[in-house]
Amino acid sequence: MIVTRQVTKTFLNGKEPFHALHQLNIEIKKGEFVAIMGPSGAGKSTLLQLIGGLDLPTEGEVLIDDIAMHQLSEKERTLFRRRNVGFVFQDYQLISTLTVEENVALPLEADNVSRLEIKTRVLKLLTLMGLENKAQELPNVLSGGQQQRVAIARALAANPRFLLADEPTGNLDRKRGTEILQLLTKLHKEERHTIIMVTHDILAAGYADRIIMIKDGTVQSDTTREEGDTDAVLASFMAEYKR
Ligand SMILES: Nc1ncnc2c1ncn2[C@@H]1O[C@H](COP(=O)(O)OP(=O)(O)OP(=O)(O)O)[C@@H](O)[C@H]1O
Repeated sequence: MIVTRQVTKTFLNGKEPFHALHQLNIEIKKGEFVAIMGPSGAGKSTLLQLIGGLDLPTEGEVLIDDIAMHQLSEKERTLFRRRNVGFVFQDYQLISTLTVEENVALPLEADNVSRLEIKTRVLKLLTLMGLENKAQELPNVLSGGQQQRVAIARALAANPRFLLADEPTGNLDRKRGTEILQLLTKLHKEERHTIIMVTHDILAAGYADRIIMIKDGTVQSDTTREEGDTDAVLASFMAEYKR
């Protein structure tokens, strides 16, 4: 379970303190597929960075399975992140000089995993992504959607506790974006992965089971599919932030 307790993140803009997040409380259980939405500058990416242990709150705490991120040393936090958090970004962030297989293997290289184990795990993930025949290619010969699937495979390589995705479909056209969302849904439903996705896209958010709206650094609404009407939340988001 991921818990943020009264989390505030303050940046200094010049001399003025600015709260990107302000006393924000959320709880995300294992196995959930959550979309985080909100207007530009609402604090979504900042929240994802705190949840993923990339940064620490100025006040309050982030707990992951009862482990308080601020109580870990920098080194422990790096190790925790590597073993427990899978990150997916809008621009894939693959290493262009490494093959698809080598990119996916990266998170396993630093740990003491045998060559054979790495090879087996990478092939399993590439097969899950429908990319088993692309293992020896360099990323730039793949389509954007395929590159994002490599990035997802890499994010899952170390078998993390959860997957954090920041605008994973932001660079893709509708068709390829939909393929990625269907893949995330499959990972959630069949492989029971916990997924937290930041998105501006109401169609993307519609794939999640729960939608958390953030505005001015706090939670504006938090709706799950079972107990509330996520469609109404998306409709009001569209009405308010139509661009
Ligand atoms: N390192 C930083 N230094 C100063 N201000 C920052 C820093 N990081 C973020 N901010 C500010 O905090 C606010 C929230 O930023 P954040 O990137 O979390 O928003 P967001 O909701 O993800 O926006 P977008 O949808 O545009 O990506 C913004 O006003 C941003 O300018």
